[in-house]
Amino acid sequence: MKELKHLNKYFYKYKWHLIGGIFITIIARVFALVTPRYIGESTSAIERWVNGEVTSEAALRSELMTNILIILGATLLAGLFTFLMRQAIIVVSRHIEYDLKNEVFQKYQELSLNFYKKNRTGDLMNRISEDVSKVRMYAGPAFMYSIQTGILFIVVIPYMFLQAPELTLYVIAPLPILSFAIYKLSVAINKKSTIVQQYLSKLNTFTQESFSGISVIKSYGLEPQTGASFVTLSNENKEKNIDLVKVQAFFFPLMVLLIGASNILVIYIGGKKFISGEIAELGIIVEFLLYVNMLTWPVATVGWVTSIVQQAAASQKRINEFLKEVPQIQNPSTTPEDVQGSIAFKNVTFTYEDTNITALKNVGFEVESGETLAIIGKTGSGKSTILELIGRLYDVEQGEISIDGKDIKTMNLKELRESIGYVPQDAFLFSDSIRNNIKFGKADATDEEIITAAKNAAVHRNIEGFSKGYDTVLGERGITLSGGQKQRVSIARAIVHDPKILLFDDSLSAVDTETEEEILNNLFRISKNKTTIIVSHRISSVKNADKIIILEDGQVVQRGTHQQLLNTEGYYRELYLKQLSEKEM
Ligand SMILES: Nc1ncnc2c1ncn2[C@@H]1O[C@H](COP(=O)(O)OP(=O)(O)OP(=O)(O)O)[C@@H](O)[C@H]1O
Repeated sequence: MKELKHLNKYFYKYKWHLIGGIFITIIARVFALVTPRYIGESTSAIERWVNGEVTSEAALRSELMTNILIILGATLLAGLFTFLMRQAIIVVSRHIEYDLKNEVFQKYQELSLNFYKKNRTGDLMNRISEDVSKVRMYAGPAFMYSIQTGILFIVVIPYMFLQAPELTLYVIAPLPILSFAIYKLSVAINKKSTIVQQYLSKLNTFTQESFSGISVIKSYGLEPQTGASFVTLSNENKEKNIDLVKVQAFFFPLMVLLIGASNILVIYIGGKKFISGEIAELGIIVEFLLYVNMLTWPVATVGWVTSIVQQAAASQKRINEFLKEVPQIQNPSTTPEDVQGSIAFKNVTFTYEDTNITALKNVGFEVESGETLAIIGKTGSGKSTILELIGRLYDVEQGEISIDGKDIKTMNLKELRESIGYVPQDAFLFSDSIRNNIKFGKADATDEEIITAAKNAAVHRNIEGFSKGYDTVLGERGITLSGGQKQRVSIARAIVHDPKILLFDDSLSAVDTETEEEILNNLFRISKNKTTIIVSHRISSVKNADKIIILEDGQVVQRGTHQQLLNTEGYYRELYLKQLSEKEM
């Protein structure tokens, strides 16, 4: 339960709304109490008329009319205040839900890449949606019904005791049973709902994957197998839903049964007391019947609320686990950095925590500001790792990476990353327009800057070829770009950012050699005062670099310029000759 303390800061934030809500709830309950009282009195008035105690029909009519108007007025006011109560308390719970979602999302963004490795996307999504919704149930409905029930008990039960103490005891005796039964039932319902949710998310993941991989399914003719798997999953889902419905079906019958039992008790005990003269007026029995009905739902909600609170505590515990996570990569400074861009690796060794693969072993090199370094090597040799370490997506384990002679671990992280334009191996584009995808590199980029960047990335002509040009929407509901087009839009994004350091991770692999040449020439022109690191498998991409290093199994095995490396026996020369012969073929 202590997990829910996390929400206290939000309750404090919205304290005035909540205090107002409690106050309104009291008023709403007080008005709701008027109805049983006046119905009871009206019954007694009719009883007096029937017994001949009152003989004036006009007096009876006027009394009943007055009572009806009072009941009508009080009911309307009770309705109005109940509406305001919901407005106050439920609206606060929506604000808390919004704040909590933002808090969690903010945390997600702060956390380092290793956190995303350790946790599955589904889990991250669930905590920010499902779990936050369950916590909202505690901050909203559970809070509201608890106050409502509390107030009703404080006001109604003493009043009932005053009217007929013994009858009150008999009438409220079954209520704790009702509350306990509803609690047990709610726990069972929640358990079953969680299972239904799990099966539903399995089904959703399967469906989503089938849509994403539809081209593979179709080209391999896998429709029958996929269809059969779907039927199995959806069958399981149906079974779990039926299980849930069976338990849910008990809810209202149980309520009706217990309300009925309480009503019978009022009529039986009340009737006996009326006959024996302990209760003077029939109206009291009618009034009690109404109170019992009025109390039953709030009493049932005690059980319901208890199970909601338990669920919310479990959900908040899961949320807190993430909120307490400390980002592995810390920002040590907030002072502005004047990054010039010279980069040095000194004896850098790095092992990926999750796989325990040592991707870099004792790597050392230097690139001066404005220079171009090319990294070449077999797949899995550690090239991408070098680029990721420069932007501190991970921290080195041994050795040091410095920029302008300063250990990057001591630099302002935000400014370090802002000084880098990184084009990852898998160009990732958002489901948005091409313009906005490029603008992601610079939020306030003008159209002219965007077009220049696209021209330098040799993708402007392609974009103009689309009927909506730069407004063409990409992704699920938009068009799909070719691999090469994606890479070039991604390059344009890095260029428009105009950083001091440009990192290209095999970013030209999907473009033809002619376009590659065009882009490299443009890059050469615009990156005169920038440090550029190009990772590639192609000699054509790296031959003009100031320095080239060859990686093998995480180690630098050769280094030099294109000419120097050609004159040395080794991987570079072999690759050159191989690619040359392929070109000539
Ligand atoms: N995020 C990661 N988590 C765990 N291990 C990783 C991760 N990324 C890479 N590795 C491992 O580290 C080693 C180096 O990978 P890296 O991606 O740096 O190689 P690369 O030279 O860029 O390969 P490629 O040319 O195929 O892109 C590989 O053995 C790889 O399996």
